[in-house]
Amino acid sequence: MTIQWFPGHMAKARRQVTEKLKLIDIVYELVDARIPVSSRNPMIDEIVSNKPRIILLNKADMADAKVTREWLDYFNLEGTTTKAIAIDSQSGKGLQQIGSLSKELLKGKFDKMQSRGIRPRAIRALIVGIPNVGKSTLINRLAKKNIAQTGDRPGVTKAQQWVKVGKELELLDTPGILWPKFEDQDVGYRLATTGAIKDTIINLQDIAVFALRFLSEAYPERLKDRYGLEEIPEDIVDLFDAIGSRRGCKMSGGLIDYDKTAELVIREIRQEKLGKLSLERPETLI
Ligand SMILES: Nc1nc2c(ncn2[C@@H]2O[C@H](COP(=O)(O)OP(=O)(O)OP(=O)(O)O)[C@@H](O)[C@H]2O)c(=O)[nH]1
Repeated sequence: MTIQWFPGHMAKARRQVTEKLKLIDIVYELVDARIPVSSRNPMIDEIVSNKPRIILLNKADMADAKVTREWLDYFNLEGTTTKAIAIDSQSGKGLQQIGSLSKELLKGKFDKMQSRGIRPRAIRALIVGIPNVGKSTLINRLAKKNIAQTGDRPGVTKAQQWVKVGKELELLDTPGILWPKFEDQDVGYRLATTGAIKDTIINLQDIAVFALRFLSEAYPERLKDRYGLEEIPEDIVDLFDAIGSRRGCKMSGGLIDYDKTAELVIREIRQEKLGKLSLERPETLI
């Protein structure tokens, strides 16, 4: 499997985000709660190092709640201006924490501005994240009916539009797109399993092999329950055979259709038929 990481992509994304950083007080880094590390841009720490940041573990409704709590502990280290919260942008769950946490992180800066006689203004934020992580859903959810363009900022050559969220928060309406980096094969597979990258990029059978091996280790009972298996065969081909045969994924002549089996498994994972899954946990990083 070769997935090319194009340096040109990275350089462009980096330039665009760096440009926008000048306009804002805080960064909301959106990641997928099921794969909080694989869905991050590995250079993000360096790119936004000088801004307070909230890591938003989005799609938490699809992740394993216990593992999400582990991630929150992992990211929420004392004494830093990077914090994390779990949200579900589709339903709006958890979003109310964003404003209050932003205020907390920016209290020092805004107090200072006030003491210098600068009029209080709304907090300005930029949402960054890899494609498909939920940036538009979050902006729409936060803006509700309050979508309003507040006009250009002086000194900014290119018109930047702002989306109002209540009186105290403004979002830059063009989120920063930071591509994931998947030189590491497993990162690519995790992104593919959750549907974050197009199915045409990695062979579906390869994704299913990865996903089934992962499930066998991390969620064996769910795998057994879903496909009516007494035991999980060690050999991956035997596992495909068992699932394919149970679910009627066969070619004419009765042989197991591995493409169909792979497609079924991946679809069912994405549809949460195997429950809420987290594909990586903090301890596996160490
Ligand atoms: N279950 C669930 N689905 C979500 C959530 N947030 C977003 N989605 C879904 O994820 C998909 C991608 O969301 P978008 O908002 O289009 O993602 P984006 O980051 O703007 O994507 P690009 O425009 O490709 O950069 C959509 O199908 C959303 O409905 C969430 O919190 N939970």
